[in-house]
Amino acid sequence: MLRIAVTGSPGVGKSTVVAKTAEKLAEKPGFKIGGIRTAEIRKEGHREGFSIRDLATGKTGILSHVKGSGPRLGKYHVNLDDLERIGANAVRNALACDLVVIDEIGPMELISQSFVSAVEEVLESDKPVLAVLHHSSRHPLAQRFRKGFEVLTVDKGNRDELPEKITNRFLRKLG
Ligand SMILES: Nc1ncnc2c1ncn2[C@@H]1O[C@H](COP(=O)(O)OP(=O)(O)OP(=O)(O)O)[C@@H](O)[C@H]1O
Repeated sequence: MLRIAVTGSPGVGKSTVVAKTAEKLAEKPGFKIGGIRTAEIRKEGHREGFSIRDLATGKTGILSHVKGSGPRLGKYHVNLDDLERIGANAVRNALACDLVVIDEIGPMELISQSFVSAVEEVLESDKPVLAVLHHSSRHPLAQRFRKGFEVLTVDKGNRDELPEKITNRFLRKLG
């Protein structure tokens, strides 16, 4: 069972590697990708928060925002409603897909016990996983990712070639 986690410095291109890999794998007929993707919400050049998207359905919500009422992490309030309604659900439903993509396992996602349980279910399954691992997380779940996964560090020298390399690894494994 192939499980790959990409890590690396902030902004180096981890999400891009995962997104390009998922795009390439999605070209394979019948290949279903589930899981989540997070992205910045920017307004007038400033980051106001993060969105969260279900990769299988396209459903998108707000993971965190400077304006909000949920638990605070730095200047952002984590939106537990969308994290659970969209995020945890997407991860659970990904159990029916060929590949589970989790971008990313970071401190915001780890605030929700429901999200953590969904990820644990995936870890206990036999599903292939491609994840982005926040470089600094000391949460036990993040530790499990370091143990059970092949961890690849993205840098400027390898970020252009990694998507193809990772795609080929999954294709070889999944036939
Ligand atoms: N291979 C690449 N070549 C040129 N620019 C890139 C490449 N990969 C990513 N970038 C640019 O770098 C920026 C950060 O990319 P990305 O969001 O993938 O990084 P990240 O490591 O996931 O960031 P974070 O640490 O915030 O999660 C983006 O603006 C993206 O367009």
